[in-house]
Amino acid sequence: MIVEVRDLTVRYGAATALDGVTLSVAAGELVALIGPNGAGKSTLVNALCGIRRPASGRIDVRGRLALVPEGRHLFPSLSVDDNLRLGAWRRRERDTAHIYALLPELTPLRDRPAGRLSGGEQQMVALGRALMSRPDLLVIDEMSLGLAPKIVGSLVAHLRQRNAEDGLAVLLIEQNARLALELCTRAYVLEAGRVVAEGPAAALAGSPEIAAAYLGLEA
Ligand SMILES: Nc1ncnc2c1ncn2[C@@H]1O[C@H](COP(=O)(O)OP(=O)(O)OP(=O)(O)O)[C@@H](O)[C@H]1O
Repeated sequence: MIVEVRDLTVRYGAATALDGVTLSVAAGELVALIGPNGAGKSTLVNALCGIRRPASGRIDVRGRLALVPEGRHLFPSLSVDDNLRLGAWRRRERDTAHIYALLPELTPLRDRPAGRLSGGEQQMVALGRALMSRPDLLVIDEMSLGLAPKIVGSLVAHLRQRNAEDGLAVLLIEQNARLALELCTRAYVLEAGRVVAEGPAAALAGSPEIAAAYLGLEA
């Protein structure tokens, strides 16, 4: 396992945001985490990244984890190339050439300020920045939010390719359950801080309750 979360409880004061959550991601696995607003998805991301301390439970991370955060958080006045470099400042990696090889769409944009790019282009930069640290696992928070289907399609194609060629594992946190269940092989459904369903993505997509709640289909 790259990430193993066991019985994780996170509180904000008296409010319990995560209540005994257990989940894992194995090497090379594509795992989705879906759930409505307020379910605790961002809290889980923050706990995984060490930003939020658990009240109880365990988080074991074996391997390198990189985050593609919700809202992208690029430096708007810095160039694409400088934003990429910030993805590996800890490793002092200066060479961005491998990212342009992986994401050729970024090549013509390399000297442009990130703030001048479209939302889709910015998301591609955020993906490239995360790949700079040569992670074993990408945690991707709300990648598709507000983006056109075409750009979401190319982001997904890149993730599939990295998974197939490099064994990159992904934990995809998505409001767009249809997208998440299509890309991933396994999924967890989080509601009100608890895992209420888990299993193969195809089985969850085929469940009438999940389809009704998350895919907009009749139960
Ligand atoms: N800083 C905070 N202080 C108090 N309560 C918080 C804080 N952040 C989140 N919460 C509460 O914790 C619960 C989980 O919130 P969280 O943001 O993790 O959910 P989410 O699934 O990521 O939702 P969204 O999709 O809207 O971001 C919610 O009830 C929320 O109101």
